[in-house]
Amino acid sequence: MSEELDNLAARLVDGRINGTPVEDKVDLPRLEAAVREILIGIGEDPEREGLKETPRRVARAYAELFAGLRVDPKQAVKTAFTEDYNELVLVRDIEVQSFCEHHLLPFIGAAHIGYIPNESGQVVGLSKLARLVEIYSRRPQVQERLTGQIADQLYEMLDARGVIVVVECEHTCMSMRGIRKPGAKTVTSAVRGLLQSDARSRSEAMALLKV
Ligand SMILES: Nc1nc2c(ncn2[C@@H]2O[C@H](COP(=O)(O)OP(=O)(O)OP(=O)(O)O)[C@@H](O)[C@H]2O)c(=O)[nH]1
Ligand SMILES: [Zn+2]
Repeated sequence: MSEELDNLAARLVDGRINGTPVEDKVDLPRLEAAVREILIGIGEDPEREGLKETPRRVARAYAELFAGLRVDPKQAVKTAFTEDYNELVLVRDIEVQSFCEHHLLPFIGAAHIGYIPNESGQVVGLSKLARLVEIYSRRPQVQERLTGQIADQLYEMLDARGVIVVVECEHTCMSMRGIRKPGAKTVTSAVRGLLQSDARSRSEAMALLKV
């Protein structure tokens, strides 16, 4: 089981969760029918050679891109352990690839995560922080909720003294369409516990995160 969990992030990327293809868990025929309708809706011919296989491909791509909906974050990060360490732990520049739930267009950037372990030094393998990002990103999202969900889950899971999560992303729904402002970065932060209540600890964490 732990070996399976060790490879969870990789499987999310290659379309498999816990040994089960992601496609098995979603309604592929329904997705395919919907993509066909979209093609007709934009004035395309879904029967033309280049588009024939597109509904099938897009359905599978969606199953993979939204695989986080079918993963329980508690399962993915349950291997916490104790260390004689009670100071800040920070991981910067964890890649974020998510989808805004308003337009289903990608927003892409980075997450920076920090936490202060509790008195018994409960810590988690560093890769688990990236897994949390992956699981919550691969869902229809808004950046604020993504940021808060990562923070809440980590805070609860580790019974941490404090948690800080900063996410900075470019939203393609703002760059490719609509207001069309490429380069604009949205920055969101969520702080919990000591990092919320104590301004000094928070500024120390912010300085180390360089955000
Ligand atoms: N707060 C927040 N807003 C987001 C996020 N992703 C997309 N949006 C915004 O969601 C809003 C949806 O606005 P609507 O007016 O309902 O939709 P719209 O007419 O397509 O909006 P425009 O993008 O302004 O053309 C837009 O302002 C988007 O920029 C996000 O993660 N957080
Ligand atoms: Zn959007």
